[in-house]
Amino acid sequence: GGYSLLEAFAKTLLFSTSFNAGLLVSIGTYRLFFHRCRKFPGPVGAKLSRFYVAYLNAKSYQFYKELEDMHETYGDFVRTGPRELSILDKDAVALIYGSNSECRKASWYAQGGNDPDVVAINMIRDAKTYRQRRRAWDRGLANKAVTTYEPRVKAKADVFIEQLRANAGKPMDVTAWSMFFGFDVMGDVGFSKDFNNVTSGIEHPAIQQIHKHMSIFGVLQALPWLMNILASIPGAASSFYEFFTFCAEQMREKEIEYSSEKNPRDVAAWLIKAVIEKDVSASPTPQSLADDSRSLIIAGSDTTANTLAIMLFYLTKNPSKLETLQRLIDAAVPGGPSTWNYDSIKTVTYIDDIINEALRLKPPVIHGGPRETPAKGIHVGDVYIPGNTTVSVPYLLIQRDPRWWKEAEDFIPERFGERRAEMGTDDAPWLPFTLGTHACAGKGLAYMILRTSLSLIVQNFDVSFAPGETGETFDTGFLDTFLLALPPLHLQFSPRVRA
Ligand code: HEM
Repeated sequence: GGYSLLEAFAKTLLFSTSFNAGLLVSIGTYRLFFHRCRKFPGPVGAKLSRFYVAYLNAKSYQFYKELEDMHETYGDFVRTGPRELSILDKDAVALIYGSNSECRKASWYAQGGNDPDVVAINMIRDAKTYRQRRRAWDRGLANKAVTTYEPRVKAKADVFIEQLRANAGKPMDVTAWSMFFGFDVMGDVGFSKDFNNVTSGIEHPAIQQIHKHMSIFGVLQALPWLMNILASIPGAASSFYEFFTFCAEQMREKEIEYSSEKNPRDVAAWLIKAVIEKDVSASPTPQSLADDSRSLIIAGSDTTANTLAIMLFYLTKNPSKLETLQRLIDAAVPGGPSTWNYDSIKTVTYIDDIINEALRLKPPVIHGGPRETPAKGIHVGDVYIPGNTTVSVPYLLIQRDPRWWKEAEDFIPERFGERRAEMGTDDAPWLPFTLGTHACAGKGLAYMILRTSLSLIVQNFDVSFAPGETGETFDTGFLDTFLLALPPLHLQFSPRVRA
């Protein structure tokens, strides 16, 4: 147009800025005043963009507290993004997560890509492909398979007990040690390998790395599209590289060893068996199999390890509950630690009550996975949620809601046992493993690991807070990285003196 270079640059800048400003104002105006979710209350920032939630995540890494404030201010239905709602209503639970739910996994699950042939089981959004792939997992985690894992979990717990005995009377960071134990168990049950964390007392470097960088995930999970872009830029996920490589190697080594394995000994072998036999449930590509190995390690270990630490925290804080548990275990196994056996331990239902109450107060998966409503929308009571809206229920908040949970903030395992009717437990929302089609594949294994480890620890030791430890930071300072990230907790273990 005959402009000088500088003039051309200035004009281009002016036009592009005007265009983009106009576009942003138009998008903002639409989201605030015309969007199908406009009637739902929420912070203006959240209505305009999900960057607002990413900012809240980054502020303290405790988004659950921000969300609690939002629900207090705006009510049970809060707009947490242009088309996202957080719903704190008991009726929403089955509608969103139940077996007959018409909602499907939201775009949040496409953060690593939307191709079911390259992602792990938990990220598959297509219902048919998901159901097929899930069958291989269900075989490896079925009751029959879990029974074969029992002696190996006991052996790992014994090593843990030896370490507690060697450090008796000294402060031990139970958050770290439970994590060592959790990873070692998944090394064995998952891959028949020794990850060697409990014996060495040191977290495996690959796992250390994933824990160090979980906070990045905590922030970015608000922006799945950005995660998706980053995942496809070489080097952008380098902080996770060591962990990814470690997991992929475990699976590759298993594949090499597999030919001699007639009856799968571990979960990975079950997954590989499906691949070798070209079963419909097989992980379709080496990439999806490597991703499955990550799910196996993280989903199986972080969750159980955290639950073990949480149970020990609540039992230390409530010594009368610890005494009850010890008394019941002593009665079930009168011969003492040398006669410990899982069949007797399973009869102590109080252990399950403790597990369930710990999972209620601090669910390892803090928020329900995001789901997308069907095109016709759904009704939660009288409230109409429009179609293609991303909805989720915050597990931590709904499981502590005093409208459904009596003495909601207190640790009362009996509400899952003898006080069940009185406390109204059956009508209260409790879904730490989520519900329906996408419910946790490893629930049975989780209970076995937790029953075994907790019963052995309290059968052998009395537990108390270490000097200077109050448990306060552990109780209120945990972080939200979708999975719960616990602060250190220093406890002391003293060998029990048996009469
Ligand atoms: C206390 C322990 C555990 C808790 C609270 C727990 C909780 C959950 C939750 C809430 C989900 C659904 C996540 C979502 O909505 O995206 C899930 C999925 C899953 N969990 Fe667990 N889990 C536990 C232990 C385990 C164990 C021991 C394993 C064994 C490998 C395991 C394997 C899985 C797998 C494979 C999935 C993905 C299932 C799918 O999408 O089909 N979990 N778990």
